[in-house]
Parts: sequence; C-alpha cells; structure tokens
Amino acid sequence: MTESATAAPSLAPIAFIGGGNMARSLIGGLVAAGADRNRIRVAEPDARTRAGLAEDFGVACFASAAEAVPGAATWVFAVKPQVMREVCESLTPIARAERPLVVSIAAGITAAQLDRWLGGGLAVVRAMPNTPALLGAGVTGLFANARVDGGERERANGLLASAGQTVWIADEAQMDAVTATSGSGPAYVFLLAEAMEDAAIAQGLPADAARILAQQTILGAARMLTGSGEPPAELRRRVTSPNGTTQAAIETFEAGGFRALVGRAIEAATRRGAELSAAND
Ligand SMILES: NC(=O)C1=CN([C@@H]2O[C@H](COP(=O)(O)OP(=O)(O)OC[C@H]3O[C@@H](n4cnc5c(N)ncnc54)[C@H](OP(=O)(O)O)[C@@H]3O)[C@@H](O)[C@H]2O)C=CC1
Ligand SMILES: O=C(O)[C@@H]1CCC=N1
Repeated sequence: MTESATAAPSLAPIAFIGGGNMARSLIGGLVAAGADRNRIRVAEPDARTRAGLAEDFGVACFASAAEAVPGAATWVFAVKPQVMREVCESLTPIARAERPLVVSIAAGITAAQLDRWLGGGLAVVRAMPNTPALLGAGVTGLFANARVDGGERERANGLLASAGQTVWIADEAQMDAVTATSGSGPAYVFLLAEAMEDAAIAQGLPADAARILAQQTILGAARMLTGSGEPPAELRRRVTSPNGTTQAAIETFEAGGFRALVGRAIEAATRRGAELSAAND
C-alpha cells in the first residue's frame, strides 16, 4: 500500500537518537511539514552536529540518549547498525518504564533485535527512508511488528510521510530488499550521473555542459517515470528510434549485461542487510 503526505503531522513528543544525515533529513521534513519543533528532541554526541540541528530547526538537542528520551512517546533510532545494540541496551530501563513506540531506520537490524535489546514487549516499526527525504521527495518502506496498534501505525506513517511517500511491507524478510532498492538506490542514480558525465566529457563535451546535460536528463526522465503513468519500458521505446542512436546505446548496455549487473548489485545490498543484522547481534 502506498500513502503520501497530507496534513502537518500532529506530534506527541518524538526523540531522535542519532542526529546525523538521515535524522537531519527527517527532522527537516517534519519541520517543513509544520510539525511543532518544541516536541522534537535529538540525542547526538557530536557538539557541532547538535549546534547545527538546534540552529537550523530549533529543536532541543542532548548529548546522550538517556537525556532525550524520557517523556517522548516515539523514539526514532537513527544511529549506525554497528552501535545500535549498545545504544538500545543503555535505554532498557527507560523503555521498560515508558513503553514508547520504537522506530528504527537502521539497515539490517530487525524488529525482534530492537525489541530484545530494549527489554521486550515493545511496539516496533522498522523504517527504511532515503536521502531525497531532505527535499520531501523520499520514499520509505515500513514494517510494523505485531504489537503496533492502528494509532501507532498512523504515528509512524505521519512521521515518515513528511519525507515523501510511504510503502508498508507485510513481511519483514523483505525489508533488506527495500533497503537495497530505495534506501541505497539514490547512490545508484548518482553513479549513473557520474558515468554519463564522464562519458560525455570523453566524447568531447565541456565539463559544465556535460554536467547539466546528464543532470537534467535524469531529472526529466524521473519526472516522466512518476508523472506519465507509463511503464519504463514504454517510455524507453518512445526514445528508441529504429536503427537510431538510442538503439545503438541500448544494445551496448544489453550486450554488457546491464540488467544482470543491476540484479547482482541489488542482491549484494540485500545480502549485506542480513549480514549487518547477524554481525551486530
Ligand atoms: N544515509 C542514508 O542514505 C540512509 C541511512 N539509513 C540508516 O540511518 C542510520 C544513520 O545513518 P546516517 O544518518 O547516514 O549516519 P550518520 O553517521 O550520519 O548518523 C548517525 C549519528 O548517530 C550518532 N551517534 C553515534 N552514537 C550515538 C549514541 N550513542 N547516541 C546518539 N547518537 C549517536 C553519530 O554521531 P558520531 O558521528 O559523533 O558518532 C551520528 O551523528 C543508519 O543505521 C543507516 O543504516 C537509512 C536510510 C538511508
Ligand atoms: O549504505 C547503507 O548501509 C545505508 C542504508 C541505506 C542507505 N545507506
């Protein structure tokens, strides 16, 4: 099911644990959507990062998670998978006392791991956003464990809908594939942009022209993908004149195993999600 942002999210207090890149994108999305910044707290060990968040968004920042979470109905874990267990276990007594809705955006780490590390019996939503959240153009895959009720699901959805579209996933085993597709996906498009730019320069174009041509081509194509209602194969067909320039390029991509390469890349990213779960248990 796909849902999108509607009204400004009404916020019970939220605590972000970790104030790095993704947390900044989500907080920016919430504030831009009109959320009450007085209800947003952030725990972040780095003083400069804290100062930046306080200055840019007017949110309350704390040096430790234990200072930020008391009284917050939703705890959003936005730390690296490698430190998640330690961070959660430092909060177990508060989690047992306060029973928050737990939302984690970490790659790989499962709802059951989060629940266990926080003391058990908690409502946990695992979410996988992506960096276009910064522009409100993100997409987030979400999974809820059995303890999440309808109101909590709405709360989690409202939080992530500020960053773009949301897609609920019924089977948690598929969350690593979500991560590999849309969580990591912006990097694949940036890689394509780099490669197109380099190739254009190799064909003799000036660097500034190459950059504009590659960037605007990706932007225009993305807008057609989301706005035309046509499947990508049909949009591609309309560009590809018989025996024309595009056909020459597409045949080269296909001969080079482009589809299989994308398949292997997304498979590797999916596998890495499971490895992050096992390695940090
Ligand atoms: N970047 C992306 O595109 C996406 C990332 N994610 C997930 O989001 C999570 C965060 O990634 P990202 O924002 O890129 O990483 P960042 O490193 O930018 O952010 C993590 C932040 O957590 C802070 N931190 C470390 N320990 C603690 C602690 N004990 N309490 C509070 N904060 C702490 C770090 O501080 P310090 O640097 O000082 O250690 C850092 O500022 C990861 O789990 C990742 O899998 C999900 C979707 C997309
Ligand atoms: O690369 C990563 O592990 C994180 C998760 C998705 C995007 N960045």
